[in-house]
Amino acid sequence: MTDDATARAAALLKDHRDSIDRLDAILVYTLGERFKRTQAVGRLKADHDLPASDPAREAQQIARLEDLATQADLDPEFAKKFLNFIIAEVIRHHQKHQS
Ligand SMILES: C=C(O[C@@H]1C=C(C(=O)O)C=C[C@H]1O)C(=O)O
Repeated sequence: MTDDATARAAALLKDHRDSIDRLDAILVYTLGERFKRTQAVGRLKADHDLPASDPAREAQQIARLEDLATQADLDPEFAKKFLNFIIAEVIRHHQKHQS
């Protein structure tokens, strides 16, 4: 490869990585905001003796996210695993509020 092609590849790689870093920041801030909301839900549930988990709501969210993922060219199985992972953590937080 020529020096020129190598320099162009390096510039392109940097551009992709800068974008990835910005997207990672969006993900982290988005998750932070989501957990703030779910913590509030957890306190509400503990105050009113409501169960930590709501499987019917979760099933709706998973179905919705699988649809969104397909539209967004994201593997729906991955989207489902990702949401289940987050929800499991939320339920763990809710259980802490209740103990
Ligand atoms: C946040 C809630 O609690 C749990 C966590 C959920 C979530 O992280 O989206 C969804 C359903 C519940 O199992 C809720 O009931 O809305």
